[in-house]
Amino acid sequence: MPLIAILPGDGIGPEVTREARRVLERVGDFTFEEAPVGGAAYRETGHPLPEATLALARRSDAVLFGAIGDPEFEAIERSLRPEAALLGIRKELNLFANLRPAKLFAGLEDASSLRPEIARSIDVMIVRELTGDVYFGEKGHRKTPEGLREGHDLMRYDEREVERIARVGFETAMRRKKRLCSVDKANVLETSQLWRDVVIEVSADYPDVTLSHMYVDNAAMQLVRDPGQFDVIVTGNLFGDILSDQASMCAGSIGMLPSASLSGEGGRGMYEPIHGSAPDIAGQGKANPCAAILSAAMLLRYSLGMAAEADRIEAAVAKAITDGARTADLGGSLSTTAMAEAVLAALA
Ligand SMILES: NC(=O)C1=CN([C@@H]2O[C@H](COP(=O)(O)OP(=O)(O)OC[C@H]3O[C@@H](n4cnc5c(N)ncnc54)[C@H](O)[C@@H]3O)[C@@H](O)[C@H]2O)C=CC1
Ligand SMILES: CC(C)CC(=O)C(=O)O
Ligand SMILES: [Mg+2]
Repeated sequence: MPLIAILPGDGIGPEVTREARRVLERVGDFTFEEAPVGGAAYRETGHPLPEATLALARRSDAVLFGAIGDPEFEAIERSLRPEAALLGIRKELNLFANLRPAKLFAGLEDASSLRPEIARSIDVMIVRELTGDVYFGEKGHRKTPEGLREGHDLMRYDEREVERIARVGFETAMRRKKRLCSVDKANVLETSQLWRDVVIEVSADYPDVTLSHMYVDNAAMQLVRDPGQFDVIVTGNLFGDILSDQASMCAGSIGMLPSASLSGEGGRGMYEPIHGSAPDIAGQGKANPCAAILSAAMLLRYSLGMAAEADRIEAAVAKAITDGARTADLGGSLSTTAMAEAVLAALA
């Protein structure tokens, strides 16, 4: 029986993974093991990513991750903060490819920040590099010669890192509408110039894919002007992080966007909503569980080869929404559990 590791984390993480687990239990037979991560793990063990949690992630068939982050730990040493656990697990498992689909579910036009006719056009897969860039470069604080405090974070990619994520971008485009837009800031950044050069080199292996390039500032604008122009976006860690949160509001809510983080080694993967621990609503039963439920569907599709069950879950979320189920972020009043129950009821 497949082993699914559940790492609930902090804030709304446990609230949404609980509901995603119920949906998984309905569609198949799995063994689940849970382990603490983030602030919850720090409280229990003194470290945000305990060895036992990492070991569970390694030996499981797939990981379902909630969210980490807790204002209580914002001032402690960075390597012990909840966020270090998430970056650490991505790096340790070599999960360099983060797939973030943003699509509007019919009925959510009113929840989108865009006009309905524009909102309806969004159907983009953001392929975000996840183990490099400025998040993992050398960082620190120092004093300038004039004695001023200075912070620095090194943005860097090597050509192998760019090539492998570019290939994921092209392969993803081959399975969709064969349009890939590489987003960078090559007019200013050397890191981006290398990115663009390597993406162009890799494109020679994918003559059927139409490749375009866009600067990230323009991409942010185009995402709200005409999101339908995008099929697949491939971009670095920082730009992908920001653009995917933005895309979520084109599609109705950050509570709707799932993700898959893949290593390309067998079926290994970690699945998580794109949102964080949402301290402002944590513990109130208000969180939308759909992003976590849809992440569970991606887990079935990408790690367990259960595409039919993944389709069933996605169809159930779509039906629950067309039947009118809405949490507060979507303009409704259902609790986290009631929303999940609407999805369970819609499961064929
Ligand atoms: N993957 C992860 O675990 C991530 C962790 N974080 C961490 O989470 C903490 C909070 O960060 P924020 O910037 O506030 O981002 P956030 O994504 O946690 O919340 C942003 C806003 O979206 C709302 N929201 C998020 N998920 C929702 C859901 N499922 N249903 C309804 N509303 C939802 C929140 O209530 C909040 O108003 C920080 O400690 C941050 O470092 C942030 C992003 C991702
Ligand atoms: C700790 C952050 C890098 C998490 C985040 O914002 C994300 O992965 O979307
Ligand atoms: Mg983010």
